[in-house]
Amino acid sequence: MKALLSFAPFFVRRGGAFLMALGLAVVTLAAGAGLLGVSGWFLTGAALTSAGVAFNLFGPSALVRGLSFVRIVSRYGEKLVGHDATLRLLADLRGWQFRRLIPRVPLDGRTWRRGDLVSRLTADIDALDTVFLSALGPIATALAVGAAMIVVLAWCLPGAGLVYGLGFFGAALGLPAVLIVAARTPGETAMAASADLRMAVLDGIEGHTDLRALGATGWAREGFTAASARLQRARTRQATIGALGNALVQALAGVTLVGLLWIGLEAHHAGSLDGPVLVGLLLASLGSFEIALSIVRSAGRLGAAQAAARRVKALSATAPAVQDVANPLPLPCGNSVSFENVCFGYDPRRPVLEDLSLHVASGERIALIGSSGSGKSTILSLLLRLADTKAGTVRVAGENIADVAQDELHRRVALLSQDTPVFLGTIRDNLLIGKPDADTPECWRALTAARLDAFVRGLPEGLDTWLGEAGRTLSAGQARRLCLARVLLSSASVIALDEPTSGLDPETERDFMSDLSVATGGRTVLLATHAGLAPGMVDRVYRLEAGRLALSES
Ligand SMILES: Nc1ncnc2c1ncn2[C@@H]1O[C@H](COP(=O)(O)OP(=O)(O)OP(=O)(O)O)[C@@H](O)[C@H]1O
Repeated sequence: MKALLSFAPFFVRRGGAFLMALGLAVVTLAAGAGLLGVSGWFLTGAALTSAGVAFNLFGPSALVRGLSFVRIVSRYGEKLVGHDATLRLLADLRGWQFRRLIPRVPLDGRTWRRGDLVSRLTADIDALDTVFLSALGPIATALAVGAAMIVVLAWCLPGAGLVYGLGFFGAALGLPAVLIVAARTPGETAMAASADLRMAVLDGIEGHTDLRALGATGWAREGFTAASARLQRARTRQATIGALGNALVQALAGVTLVGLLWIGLEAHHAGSLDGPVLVGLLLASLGSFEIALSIVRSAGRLGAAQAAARRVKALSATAPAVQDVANPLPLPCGNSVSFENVCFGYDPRRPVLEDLSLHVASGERIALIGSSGSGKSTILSLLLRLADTKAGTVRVAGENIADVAQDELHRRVALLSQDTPVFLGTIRDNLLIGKPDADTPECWRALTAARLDAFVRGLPEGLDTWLGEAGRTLSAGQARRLCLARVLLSSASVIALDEPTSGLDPETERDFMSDLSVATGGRTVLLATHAGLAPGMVDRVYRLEAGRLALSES
């Protein structure tokens, strides 16, 4: 419940719409109960008229029509306003979650998986719609209508208010409270199994080709089937709890009705209550139990909503890998880069960089070489402040990057990482991510520098060619060059390139390397590479070994 309560400010922000939906729900339920009551009173009165008792038919018949019209209109309004407010609430939550996520990226890869993140941003937030639509709204409606019914019954039929109150609130509040506790575990299992299922599907789709080539589709299918079976079992338990709750509400309604009938008949025999009024009161009481049914139906899903709230909260509560200082300093002019006695390791027991120092003057190009896993990419990530050093300082233009706002640092330093993605959109869309106001000639210049211009010119729609999801219509090398063009287009004056030529054929790789100085146009460049470097391509080459850099001859 605590996790759900933490989202209360979002409900308060949409409070006006929720209150209106609540008011309309109360009117709908009151009109429904009133309709049944008046109909019972009317039909009984009409039957007694034919038995010779005087009864005014016109008033009740007009009331029946009026109430049924009110019920239709208020139900429509309630659904419209309630769903609209809920959808807006979910959109607010999603936007908030996304904004909280950005500074937390990259998340610790061992704890968070992509499918799980997608589940938390979609299915988990969707599950919170139950909270108002099926729980808070109906419970508040039940409180209002139940209290009104108790007053009416107590006034017309002493003793009946207590019987009705016990039966109605037992069905609308007591029973759901028990069901919520019973449904907690299956709700949690359902949310977790649904996230596992999503991960299994995403893994299966992404690795489809390799799984088929390795003959491992059976392994993927087993994972999917196991998650699916777990989800089905949890859903069945949720449905069973819901069905049991339904049956218990009907039983409580029946028992309450018998109690009211008992008290009512005694009053009727004593001559203190008319027959038509008694029937009307009985049917109105029965009609009010409709809301208890809808509360009980949602009680099974409230366990899932609680689990979803906890999952959403856990993601947003993760500590960001790095945080801006309270009063960031401006980044001075200049493009020099320095690492001063830097120590870093992802795991405290396994240092990657040890007392590493490096100075690159403004406009210099240096290359970092070293065996796979030696820490070249790590140096570039520290330059972008994707993680903080354990000791030592990284400076850009002489300023400690830990004292500078990350946004400002990222405008000055651009990175082409090993897994830079191609985004859904056109070639132009992908380029403009690097520089949103770039014009067409600038886009072409960046493509030329990345040696992708000839390919794009050959496409019928040129820069406006649609690339599909993750650039599926491009070869790996073309996708890499497009990402490179995006970085070259950016106005960053320090560029970190991590294996920029991976995916390129040897000839294109040689051409790219020899064009590096032109392509990067006098900017400061840190290049991590395994590719061969011709003399003069970079100002210096450093070899990374055992966490330290040494000037290399090659
Ligand atoms: N996110 C991470 N979490 C934990 N360990 C990591 C993470 N990223 C890298 N490492 C570890 O840090 C070490 C350095 O990795 P890094 O990617 O910097 O090496 P690299 O020299 O760039 O390798 P390559 O040439 O293969 O790209 C490796 O031992 C790697 O296993």
